[in-house]
Amino acid sequence: MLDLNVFPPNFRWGTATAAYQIEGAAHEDGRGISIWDVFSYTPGNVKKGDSGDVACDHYHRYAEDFKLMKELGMNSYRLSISWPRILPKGRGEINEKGLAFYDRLIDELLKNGIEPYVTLYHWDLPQALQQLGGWANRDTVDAFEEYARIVVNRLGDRVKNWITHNEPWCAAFLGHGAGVHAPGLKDVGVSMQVAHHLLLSHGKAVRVIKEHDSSHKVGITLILGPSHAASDSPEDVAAAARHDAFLNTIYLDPLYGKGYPRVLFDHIPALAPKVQEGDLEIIATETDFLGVNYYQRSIVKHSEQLPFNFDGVRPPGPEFTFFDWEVYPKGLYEVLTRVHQDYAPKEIFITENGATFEDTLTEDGQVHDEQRRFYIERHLKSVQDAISEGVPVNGYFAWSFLDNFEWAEGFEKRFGLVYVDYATQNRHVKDSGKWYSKLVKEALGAV
Ligand SMILES: N=[N+]=NCCCCNC(=O)[C@@H]1[C@H]2[C@H](O)[C@@H](O)[C@H](O)[C@@H](CO)[C@@H]12
Repeated sequence: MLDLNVFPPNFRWGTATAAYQIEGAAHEDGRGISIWDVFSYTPGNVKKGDSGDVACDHYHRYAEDFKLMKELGMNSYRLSISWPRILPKGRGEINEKGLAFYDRLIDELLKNGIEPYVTLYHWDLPQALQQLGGWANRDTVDAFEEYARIVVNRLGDRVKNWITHNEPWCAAFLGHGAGVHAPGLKDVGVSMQVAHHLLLSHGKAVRVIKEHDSSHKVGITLILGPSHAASDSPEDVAAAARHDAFLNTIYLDPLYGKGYPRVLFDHIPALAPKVQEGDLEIIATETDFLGVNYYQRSIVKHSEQLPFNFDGVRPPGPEFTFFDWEVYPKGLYEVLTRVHQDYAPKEIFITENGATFEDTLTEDGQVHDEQRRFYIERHLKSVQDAISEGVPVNGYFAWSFLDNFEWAEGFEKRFGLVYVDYATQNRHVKDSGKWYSKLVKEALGAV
């Protein structure tokens, strides 16, 4: 199925994680409280009352984790920095122990010959900033710019690849519209203003990074997926167009200088974000790559449901993950060709792709996860097909290296190529991880 010669010789093969999901040590070495600590500690928000207090204990086990990563043959790794570890109050006093931790982390990665791709924000806003309004408060844009400058100045001699934000759609809508992620607000209008502030802070951070060293590569990671109309009725087609704007072009359009999609905001004018003079120009600051996270497509029909007048329709499957997400590899091809055609990023990285299935650790420490292996193989085939058509995809980061804290699902949902036995913190490479390792070694050996 896969022809590794199609992938460019300098292709980045790796995995992705996020600080709050794997580090643990939530109250160690001066780390401040994040909105996800508060959200997790609030009863009812996270399954089984789980939190990131310990997670994979990566804060203490990163050396063994990177040794394993090297043994598996990967040449890249996407991680995120915990803002509250660096600035416990979000701004002002810097926590040297937090910076020292990431010094050690990056040094250990480089010692193992693994290229770091660093995400500045993967949802763990310092709670002190939330108490001042969080991302709904435009001041947080300046706080993020200050945070970015501190991190880039400290790590920028060793980190050359930066991702400003992870999935602003989740941070904005799941966190402020649906209320199912931190900080747990349910106000669609606020979520749209948050989306604007996240994008604005992205543009500011791009400029900080380029001022530090113009040779550094910087981009943003978006969750993207096709929005298919449930029927060819004009109502359903229009609903799917609104959903495409709601999930995809609300971010893609302003990032690539097209402003906000009218198909959405003509429908909900009262919910449009307040945009100040110059904001759109900052948001559209040139970047070096687009990070694409892909998991599934959406099927959309017209609905009387406000404010968007669209609703989801259960996809036909027949395959679904443990999250009940349809397995639809073709959607990644559709996303990549559409992004290439409509926005033409210089480079694209698949910064997340993976699946959760019910994993069982056998007596002899094995996890036979053929479903996950087959999922990844088919999605890599979609990447291969896009590359064959000239789409400049230069890396694939499987989500995730380790099983980890899966937000509101807690530890029940496992995405790792490596199984984590949380009772012992022992790591066990799953069959999918062994397969991916063999593939990566062949691809890199094939260089
Ligand atoms: N319509 N619609 N679709 C979007 C629905 C959101 C899908 N979830 C994600 O993208 C999150 C992303 C996150 O970066 C990571 O931190 C999470 O662990 C993974 C797995 O959940 C994925």
